[in-house]
Amino acid sequence: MEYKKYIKIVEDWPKEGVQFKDITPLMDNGAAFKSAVDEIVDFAKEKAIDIIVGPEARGFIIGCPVSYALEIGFAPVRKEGKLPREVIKVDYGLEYGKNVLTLHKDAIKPGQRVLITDDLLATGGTIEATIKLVEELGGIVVGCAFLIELTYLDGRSKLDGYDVLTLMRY
Ligand SMILES: O=P(O)(O)OC[C@H]1O[C@H](OP(=O)(O)OP(=O)(O)O)[C@H](O)[C@@H]1O
Ligand SMILES: Nc1ncnc2[nH]cnc12
Repeated sequence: MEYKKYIKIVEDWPKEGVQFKDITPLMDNGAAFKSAVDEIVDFAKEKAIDIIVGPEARGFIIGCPVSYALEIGFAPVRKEGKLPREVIKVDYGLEYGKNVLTLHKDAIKPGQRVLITDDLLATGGTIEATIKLVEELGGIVVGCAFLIELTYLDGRSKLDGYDVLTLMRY
């Protein structure tokens, strides 16, 4: 499917110089959203995945329907101060800021096969931080799936050796 017609580009948001890719029109369209989720489900099916991990907030939008379709669990990576029990943490940078991500210490069991989902790969800061959290708990990252890749920010360079699926590239 040609997904790009469902992505709205917003200039200079949330900061001057950023060309924001808004995925909400794709989410608004049931057929397009289902097709995108189905492509990620197909990618995941070959990998014997135990659990999906996705970073707040848009990683949840993509990861949860995939986990539902595969009948496996979903573990949320959240910004600092949101998860109620013991967490591990990592600092990271992204296209328009800096932050801390956290994951519950018992979210992943050692040896579990993990698919990480997010809406968009930009600088790769968020995915790099998410991979660190999963690997610190002994998880094996067997794939990373995104709707969109911003090739001009070269997030792929942080994903050497990982199996990466992206449905749209800008
Ligand atoms: O590759 P990077 O440079 O790290 O950028 C990509 C990340 O930025 C966005 O999330 P954001 O932190 O804006 O949070 P949100 O999903 O809560 O809007 C997007 O959903 C990715 O997670
Ligand atoms: N340009 C962009 N558009 C949408 N989400 C993003 N996250 C990081 N950079 C982004």
